Amino acid sequence: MTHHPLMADQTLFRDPDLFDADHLPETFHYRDTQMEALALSLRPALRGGSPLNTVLRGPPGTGKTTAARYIFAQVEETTCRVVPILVSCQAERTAHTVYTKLFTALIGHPPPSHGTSGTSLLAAVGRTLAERGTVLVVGLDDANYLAPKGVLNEVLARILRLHESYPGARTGVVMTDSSTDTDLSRVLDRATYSVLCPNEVAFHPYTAEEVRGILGDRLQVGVYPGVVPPAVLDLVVERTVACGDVRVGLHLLNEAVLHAERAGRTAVEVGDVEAAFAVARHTRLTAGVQTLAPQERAVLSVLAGMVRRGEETTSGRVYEAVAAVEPMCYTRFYERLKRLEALDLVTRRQRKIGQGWTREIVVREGVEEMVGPVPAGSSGASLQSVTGVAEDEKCRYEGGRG
Ligand SMILES: Nc1ncnc2c1ncn2[C@@H]1O[C@H](COP(=O)(O)OP(=O)(O)OP(=O)(O)O)[C@@H](O)[C@H]1O
Repeated sequence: MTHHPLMADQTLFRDPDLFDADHLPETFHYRDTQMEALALSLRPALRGGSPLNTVLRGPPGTGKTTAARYIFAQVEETTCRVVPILVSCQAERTAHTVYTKLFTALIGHPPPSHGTSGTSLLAAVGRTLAERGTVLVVGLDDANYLAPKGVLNEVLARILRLHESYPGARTGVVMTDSSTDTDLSRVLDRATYSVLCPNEVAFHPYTAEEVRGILGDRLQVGVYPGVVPPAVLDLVVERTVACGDVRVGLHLLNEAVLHAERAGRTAVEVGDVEAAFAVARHTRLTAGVQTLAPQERAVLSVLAGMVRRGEETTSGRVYEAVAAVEPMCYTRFYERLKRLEALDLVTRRQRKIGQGWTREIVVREGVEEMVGPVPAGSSGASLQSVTGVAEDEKCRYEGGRG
């Protein structure tokens, strides 16, 4: 391709939608083993039995959601006796909204907007399954988002025990979990865990060759030939592998092509990738920050401020600083912190102090710039006004068992 400046109405994209995060790719390579394991789990449902519950576990951007969407689409094509419903736990964060989603997808219309309890929503789901003789497979995408406050436990317990109140209602779950250290046997109570008894399917980060294959396939259909030269693709692959998330690579390509397009060039240069990388590497973190409730954001802002000032960030210290801005009991603070952790916006690191060890909270690189200063309206209340500190939870967090 010659390097003429682009006319104002020209574009380098054949199909820009291919770079959207929720685009279902035409081909899904490198995950045959995982797809076979998933198919094995769902096979009993195709014969009218209950599916085996399955957890797809691996770091972000390793194809877990895509695998679930592919297998669910195959099930839908194969039989109407099995109804797979995929629920985004980033979007549906309460048990009630999850049940509403199931009700709507199964029954075909939303429930009345007011006054329908979770119990009646599930009753309608259970009755419908029993009457139709269909098997429900609930996909809980990013299930780790429901772990705080016991929501995941409640949802799983009620879905998997539906047959007890509605004999003949068969259900199973496929969960995706990107927090590789979630121990379900601790997050769930013993009874729920024993009903779940999940098969685990591991999704490892893609190798450089696999990333190249995935991005290359997308480029072949998504942009015109020659727009992304091999040396530029090499750089994108290298950056993507370093982040471990294919989504970063797709975003990076999209931004780099747009950057070249805006500069009126017909091919992407290394400089376009460098400029785009500053944005693309934080794709996932930005999405996480956007889903925060104001109170969760406030905790993150306080924490980021402490990091900026080089202050000690053990959970006790952070709690004091947060409570000085917005009085809250430790339990509430702890829940918010767990949610920031579930979103991978913060992590905990062990540090030696004197003879002992302490755990400090670390803000992920790049998150600091995404949150502003502590919100206005600070009450300035002192710690003394805070009541209800749950010492046991504080110890759990400090001790790293939370
Ligand atoms: N094998 C693959 N072939 C083509 N595209 C892929 C493949 N694996 C992942 N992708 C693409 O990468 C992006 C991220 O994939 P996906 O959402 O499935 O990851 P995930 O493991 O579920 O991530 P998260 O844990 O963050 O939800 C999607 O846009 C998807 O299309």
